[in-house]
Amino acid sequence: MQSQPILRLRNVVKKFGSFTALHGVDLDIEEGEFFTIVGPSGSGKSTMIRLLVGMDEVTDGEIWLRDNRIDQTPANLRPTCMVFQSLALFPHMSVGQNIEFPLKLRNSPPADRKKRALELLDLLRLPHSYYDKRISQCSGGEKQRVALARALAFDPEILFFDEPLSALDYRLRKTLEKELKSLHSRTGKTFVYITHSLEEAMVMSDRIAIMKEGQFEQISVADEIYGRPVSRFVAEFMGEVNLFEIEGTTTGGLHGKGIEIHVNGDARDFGLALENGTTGTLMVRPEYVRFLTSSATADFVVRGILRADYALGSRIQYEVETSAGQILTIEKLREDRFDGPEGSEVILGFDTENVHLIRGA
Ligand SMILES: Nc1ncnc2c1ncn2[C@@H]1O[C@H](COP(=O)(O)OP(=O)(O)OP(=O)(O)O)[C@@H](O)[C@H]1O
Repeated sequence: MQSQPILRLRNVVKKFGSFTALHGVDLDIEEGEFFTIVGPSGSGKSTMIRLLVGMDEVTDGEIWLRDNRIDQTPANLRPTCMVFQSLALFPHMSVGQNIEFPLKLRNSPPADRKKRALELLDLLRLPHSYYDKRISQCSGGEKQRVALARALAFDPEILFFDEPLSALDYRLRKTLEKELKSLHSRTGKTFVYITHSLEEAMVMSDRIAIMKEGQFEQISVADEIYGRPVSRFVAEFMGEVNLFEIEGTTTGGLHGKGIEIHVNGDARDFGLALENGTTGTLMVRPEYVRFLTSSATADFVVRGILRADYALGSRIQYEVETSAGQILTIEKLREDRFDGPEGSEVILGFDTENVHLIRGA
């Protein structure tokens, strides 16, 4: 990755009448990066991507592609390309004609066009025999690959993706996620991707931006967002999580309802300090919670009743109601499964290295 960003947004605002959809967004995307924007419905993802590709105009702020300001440049003059969810392929044309379409627009000679189309079929791992196949004869996954090949035929500076896999079934989506990741590394292009799906974002992206109400709540690598979310919103958005409201005590320790805290020494030694009387949210992901036998110890202990278990394939998920009435989620690999029946009294434990403190949330 190079140091100068390929794409820069400065204080980008988008209003629809009196409603503000984007509230002064700043963003740098690096050359060659796979950057994903995730957020709930209505958070502003599509609005953002429409501004980036030039389908809509900013109300205020600047968008830069390297050294060129592009926010006033019409979509057809921007050296970027978008892959739509709906694909927008020409159904009556062949696969080859679809892929060659951008090259035809540029008046490239027929032999060159065909050569490039066949290279792109190779890149997308489609057989050369598909060149003459009708789009209507292709499966959903094949159409998706043709759409990608056509997008790459534009040779864009950046490829934008607006939920391209959301209409596909689970297996195909999983396959294409991996193919997109591999395509990204083979082409070296900058990919900007939007999705509802956290899993999709985690599998493919170099960095993820979490969007909430027209602003970025956190932008970081997947591990950081998963393990060290800046807010309760990000913690809850990034998968199953257990959260405990806690507060700092006069002795530098921590106190919380329904949770026994046995952090040896000062909580400050573990980066868990809260000023006396201030509150925070202690987070532990379900895979880090252990079922304890009565003699075992842990830095944090919670007592409760096993309410339910669900088989998730390789893992089992448990729901435990704590003495404070909170429902916790625990996940164990099958070989580490807890064997008691529903209604069993259980003791749960987890340790300082697996918790994260969200301050002021
Ligand atoms: N043309 C428009 N006129 C008025 N309001 C709009 C317009 N386009 C979007 N909005 C509003 O802006 C907000 C952001 O919409 P946007 O489509 O960007 O969200 P999103 O995160 O892409 O949602 P989804 O995941 O459901 O596609 C929403 O509240 C939406 O109602």
